[in-house]
Amino acid sequence: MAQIELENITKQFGDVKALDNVSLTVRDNEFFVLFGPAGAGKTTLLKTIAGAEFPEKGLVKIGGNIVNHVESKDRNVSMVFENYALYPNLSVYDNIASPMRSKLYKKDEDYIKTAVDKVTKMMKINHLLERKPSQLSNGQRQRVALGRCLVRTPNVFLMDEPLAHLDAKLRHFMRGELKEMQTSINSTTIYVTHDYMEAMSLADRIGVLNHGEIVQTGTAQEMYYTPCNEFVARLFGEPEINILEGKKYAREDSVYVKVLEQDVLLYPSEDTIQALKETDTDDIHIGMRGNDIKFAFEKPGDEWLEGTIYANEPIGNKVIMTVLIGDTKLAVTCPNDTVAELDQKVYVKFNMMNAIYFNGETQKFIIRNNMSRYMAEKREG
Ligand SMILES: Nc1ncnc2c1ncn2[C@@H]1O[C@H](COP(=O)(O)OP(=O)(O)OP(=O)(O)O)[C@@H](O)[C@H]1O
Repeated sequence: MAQIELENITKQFGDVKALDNVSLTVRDNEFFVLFGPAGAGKTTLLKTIAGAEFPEKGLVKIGGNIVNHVESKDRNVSMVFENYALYPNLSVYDNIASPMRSKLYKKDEDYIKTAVDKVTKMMKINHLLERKPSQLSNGQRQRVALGRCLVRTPNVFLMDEPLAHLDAKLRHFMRGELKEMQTSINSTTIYVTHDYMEAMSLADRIGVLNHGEIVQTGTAQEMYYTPCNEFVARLFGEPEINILEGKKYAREDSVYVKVLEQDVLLYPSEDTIQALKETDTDDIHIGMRGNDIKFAFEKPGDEWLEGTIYANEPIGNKVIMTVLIGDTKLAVTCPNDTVAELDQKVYVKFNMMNAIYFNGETQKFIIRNNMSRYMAEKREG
C-alpha cells in the first residue's frame, strides 16, 4: 500500500518558493504524471517525496505514514533523475545491480543476474553490460539509469524525465514498456515530463504544476476538454489552442459572443447560456482547437470568416496553417497534403460544439459547449 499524500508542503530556496502550500494525493498503484513549465517545482516535489529535500512546512506521507524525518534510504522509493547520476567506475552491469547489493535490499548474485538480464533486455542495453558510463551515449546512459531504478520493486517509483534523451522511436517503445510494467507490478509511480503527448499517453492522472502550485489534477481527458484555465488549455495539444477574445451580449433570453471584431455570432449551446449569463464580465475568451476550425479556399457561405495564410508548417502527419484575421493569428490543423500559398485568401468556420469559454479577466474556465453531454459521456466511460 503506497498512497502518497502531501499536505500543505512549502519548500523555499532563498527567495524562491519552489513549492507553495502543495497538497496532493497520489493513489496506490497510480501512474501519476507531473507536468508544467521549467522551474515549476516538479523536481523539488519528487525530491521531497524521495527524502532528498526537506520541506519547511507540511507533511509527507507514504502508505499512511509520516516520513518527514525518515531517511531517504528507508523510504523504499526508487528515483531516476534526468542527469543519470551513475557510478563512473562501475560497469553497466554493476551500476544496475548496485541497489540490490545495498545492505538494505541485499540479494544473492543469482537473483541479481536474473533481474539485471530482464531489465537490460527491456531497456535494449544488454549488449553494453561491460562498458563504463563514459563509454556510453547520453541515451544509453539514461537507459542504464532507468534500468537501475526499475531493477527492484519498491513501493514508489519517482521518475524525472527518464526518456528525455532518447530518440523519438525508442521513446515511443519505452513508453509502452513502462506502461506495461506499471500495470504488472504493484507500485505507485510519479513521472515528470515536458512532453504533453507522453503525459497524456502514460498517465492515469496528471497534475499540472506552475510557480510551485498545483493548478489542476485530473485525467488527460479532463485536461484537454475541461482545463481549469487558459494556462492549462495551452499546455495540452499541438498546435496550441487558439484563445479568441470576445464580448458577450444578451439578446432576448439568450447570450451571444462576438469574436474577431467581425459580425459573426457564435451561438453557445443551451446549457452554456446560464453559465455565461452568470459570469460577471462581458470579456469572454473562447478556446478553439486547431482541429475544430474548418477551412476552405472558396467562400462556402456567409458565416465563414475571411483571412489570409500567414504560415504553413508541416508537423508529422499534419500541416499547421496559420491564418491571419485582422491582428489575430489562428492555428488551423490541416491534412498533410494541403497545398496553399502564403497571403492566399482562406475562409474559416468554427466547430462550436467543442468551444471552451473562459472568463476574459481571470482566464478561468467557465464552461464548454455541450458540457452536460460531455459529462454524461464521461460517466459512461
Ligand atoms: N538547490 C537549489 N537551490 C536554489 N534554488 C533551487 C534549487 N533547486 C531548485 N531551485 C529553484 O526552485 C525552483 C523549482 O525548481 P525545480 O528544479 O523543482 O523545477 P522543475 O519544474 O523541475 O524545472 P525543470 O523542468 O526545468 O527541471 C526553480 O526556480 C529553481 O531555480
